[in-house]
Amino acid sequence: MLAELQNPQNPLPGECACPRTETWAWRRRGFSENQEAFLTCVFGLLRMSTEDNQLCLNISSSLPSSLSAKKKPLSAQQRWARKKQRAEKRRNSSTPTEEKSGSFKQRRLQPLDTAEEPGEKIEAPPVPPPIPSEHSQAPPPELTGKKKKKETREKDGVKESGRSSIKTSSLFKHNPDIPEIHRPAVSQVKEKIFTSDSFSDLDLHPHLVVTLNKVLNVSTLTSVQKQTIPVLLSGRDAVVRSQTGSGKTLSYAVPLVQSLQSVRPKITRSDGPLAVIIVPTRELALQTFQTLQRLLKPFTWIVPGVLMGGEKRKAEKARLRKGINILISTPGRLVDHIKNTLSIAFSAARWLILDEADRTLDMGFEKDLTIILNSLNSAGPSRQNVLLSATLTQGVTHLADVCLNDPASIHVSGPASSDLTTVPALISDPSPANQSESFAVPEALKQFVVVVPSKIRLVCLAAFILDKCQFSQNNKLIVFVSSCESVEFLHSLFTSVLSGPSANHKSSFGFMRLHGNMKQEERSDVFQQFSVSQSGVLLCTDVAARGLDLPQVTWIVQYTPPSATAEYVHRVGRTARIGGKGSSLLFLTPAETAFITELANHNISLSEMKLLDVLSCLMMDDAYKGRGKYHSKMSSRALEQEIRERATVLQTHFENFVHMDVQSVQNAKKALQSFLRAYTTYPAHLKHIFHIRSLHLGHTAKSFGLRDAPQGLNSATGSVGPRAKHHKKDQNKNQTKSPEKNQKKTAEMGRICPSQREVSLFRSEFSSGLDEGGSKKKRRNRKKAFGESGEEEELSAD
Ligand SMILES: Nc1ncnc2c1ncn2[C@@H]1O[C@H](COP(=O)(O)OP(=O)(O)OP(=O)(O)O)[C@@H](O)[C@H]1O
Repeated sequence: MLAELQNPQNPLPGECACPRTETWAWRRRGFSENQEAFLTCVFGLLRMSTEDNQLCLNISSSLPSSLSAKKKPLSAQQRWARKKQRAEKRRNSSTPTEEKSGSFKQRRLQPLDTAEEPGEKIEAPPVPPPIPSEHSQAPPPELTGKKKKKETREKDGVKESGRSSIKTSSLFKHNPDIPEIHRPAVSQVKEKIFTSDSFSDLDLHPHLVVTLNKVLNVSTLTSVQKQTIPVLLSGRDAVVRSQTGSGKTLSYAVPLVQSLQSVRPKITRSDGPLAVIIVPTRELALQTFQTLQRLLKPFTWIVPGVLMGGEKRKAEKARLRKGINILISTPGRLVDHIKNTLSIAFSAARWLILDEADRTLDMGFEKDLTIILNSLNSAGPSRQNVLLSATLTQGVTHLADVCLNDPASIHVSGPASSDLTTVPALISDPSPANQSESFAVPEALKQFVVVVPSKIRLVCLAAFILDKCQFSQNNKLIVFVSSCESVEFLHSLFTSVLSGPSANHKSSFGFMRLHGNMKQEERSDVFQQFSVSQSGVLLCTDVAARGLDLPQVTWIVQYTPPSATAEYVHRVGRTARIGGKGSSLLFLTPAETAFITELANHNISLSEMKLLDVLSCLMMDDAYKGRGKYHSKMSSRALEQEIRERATVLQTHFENFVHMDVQSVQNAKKALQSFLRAYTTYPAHLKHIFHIRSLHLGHTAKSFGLRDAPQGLNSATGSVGPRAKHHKKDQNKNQTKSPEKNQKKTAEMGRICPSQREVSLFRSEFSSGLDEGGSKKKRRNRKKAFGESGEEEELSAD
C-alpha cells in the first residue's frame, strides 16, 4: 500500500479537490473502505496544513504503526528491482515519438534535472535518492533505510543538519529538457568606432571646438561623426545608421549648432523653433536636451527646450510663448501642443531630426508623425531632414522617403551584404532587404544566453544579480522585463529579499526601477541617480531600451526576451558604449531557444552560459545553505545537489515573501497576468517561438513566487491553462512545421490572439512605454482593455 502511495505515476488522492474523485482514487489503488476513510482523513488534514502554508508533508509519520508495520520494509535490492521494473514498463509503453519529444518527466540525463525523483533514478545501482521530492521530506526509516542513505549522503559530502525542512515544491522536477545549444556560425558586423581625425580638423566655430574639448571632453571624431558632420554641414538630408553608443547624437548636434550660430541676424527667441528633434522617450528627450545645453554654452542666444509627457502643460505653453529655438520633444506631446497651443509655430523651422527613427516612424507613432510633418510642411522654409538609428532598415527608410529630399545614406558598417559571410542555411530570404537587417553590435560586447526552465527563472535571475552585485563589486546592471507590473513586483521582492547585507557578505546594493507607470518626477530622479551611481540594478521596461547613455553599465540582462532583433540590439546597446567593455545575458526557456537562430539570421551570435554555473554562486553565501553541509571535498554530484537545495531555499524566501499577505499575492498575480498578456503580443513571425500555448501556467506562476497557478487567467490570456499542459507537444509540432504552416496556424489562432489593435496598444503600453497621444477617452478605453496596468507616457489633450 505504501509503495502505491509512493508511486509518482498517480496523483495522491489527497491532492484531488473533489471528495468524490478522492474516493474513486483511493479505490483505484485497491484500498479497503476502512483504510480509505482513514487515508482520506489524513490527507484532508495534510491538505489543510498545506493551505496554511505548512508544506511539511511526511506521510510516514502520519501513519499509525499498525498500518506501516503490515508492510515489511524492502531491502535495497528489492527497491532497486522495483524501480528498474517500473522504469522499463514506462519505457515500453511510451511511443518513439514521445521519447523523442520528451515529456515533462526528464527521460534524458541533464546535469541539473537528474536525481530528483527516487523512482526515476535508473542509471545507477542502488544509490539512495539524494533529496526529497515534491513537498515530501525525509522518508521514514522503515521505508528507505534512512541510516544507509545518511551514510551515502555523508560520503558524498552532504551532511544532514538539523535545519528545518524546505517547504517549497521541487524546482528541478518536471521541467522540460534543456536542449543542446548549437552556436550558429556567424560573422559579426564590425564597425570601427574612432577615427584618427579630430573636431578641430572640421570647419567649425572655434568656440564650438573648445566646448567639445573642454565641456564634453571629446576631441577625436568617431566614424559616424566623421561621415555625417560634413554631409549635414553641406545642407543635405541624411539617413544615418551606426551601432549603439557610437556618438550619433553629436553627429547631428554639432552641425546643427554650427549652422544655427552662423545665422545672421542672430537668432532670437521670437523666431520660435528653427530645429525640431523628435525622440521616442522622455528620458531620451531629457538627455538630448542636456547635451544641447552643454554644446550651446558659448552661443547663449540660441535657446533649447524640451517638451514631454508627464510635464505640466501650462509651464510648457509658457516656455513656448517665450520662445524655444531648438525644440526637443516626444511625438505625442508635440502633437498635443500643435493641437492646443496657439503660440507654437514652425514658420522658421529648417531642421527636422528623427532620432531612433525606426521607432519614431513605426506603427505606434505613424499618426503623430503625420500630424507633425503636415504642420512643419505647411509653414516652414525648405528643411533639412535627418534620420538616425542603430537599426534603420530599408523597410523603415522607405516609409521616410516622403519626407526626405535626396538623402545621403550613411551606414558606418557599409552594406551588410558586402562584409558578411553568413551561414547560407540560416538565411531564408537572401534578398538585399533581408541582408541589410544584419545589425552591428559593439565589438567589445560579450553576449550570453542562458536556457532556464520557467520554474527556475526567478532564482536564476536572483543568483545572477547576487553574483554580480553582492559577491563581486562595481557592477551596474540593467534588467529588462516586459511589463510595468513585473518591474514593480521584482523591485519590491528583490529589495526585501536580496538587497540587505548577509551573514557572509556585508556589502549591500540597491535596486531602482523605471517604467511608464511612474510619475515623471520619479522617473527623472531614477534616471539621474542611476546615471551617476557606480553600481546597482535598474529594473525596467523597454522605456530604457533606446538611446539612453547611462555610464559604466557592465551587464544588460534580458529577463524577458525582446519583441524583435532590433530591440535586442538597442537593449544590449546600453552597455559597451563608445568602445567600452560590457556583457549581456538573454534568458530563454527551453521552448524559446529558436530565438538564437533568429538572432543569428541578423548576424548576432551568443555564447551559452550554463544554468548550473549561474546558480553555483549561491555556494558563496551560507544564508542559502541547504539541508546538507557543504565542504570543499564534496563530490561534484553532491555539490550539484547542494546548489539545487540552495536554489530551493532562495525560492522559498521568495515564496514566503509573496505569500506574506494578501496584497503581495495580489501583486504577484498582477505581474504574472501582465507578463502573460505581453507574451501574447509577440509579432506573428516570432509566434512559433513565443506562443502563449507554450507556456506552462503553473511553472510560470512559480517564477512569480506563486505556489499555485492562479485561477481565472484564461480570459485575459487566451489559451493558457489546461491546454498549456500540452505545450511541449504543441511546441514540437510548431517546430516541425514549415514557417508557412506556422504562419497559417497563427492566423487560425486568431480567436486566442489579441486583435491587431490590442497588439499595437499593448506593445506601446507594456513593451516600450513609449509616447501615446490621444484623448482622455482613448486613454480610458485603453485602460479598460488592459486593466490599470498600461504604460502610459502621454497625457491627453486638455
Ligand atoms: N567623439 C567622441 N569621443 C568620445 N566620446 C564621444 C564622442 N562622441 C560621443 N561620445 C560619447 O559617447 C557616448 C555615446 O554617444 P551617443 O549617445 O551619441 O551614442 P548613440 O550612437 O546615439 O547611441 P544609441 O544608438 O544608443 O542612441 C556619449 O557618452 C557621448 O558623450
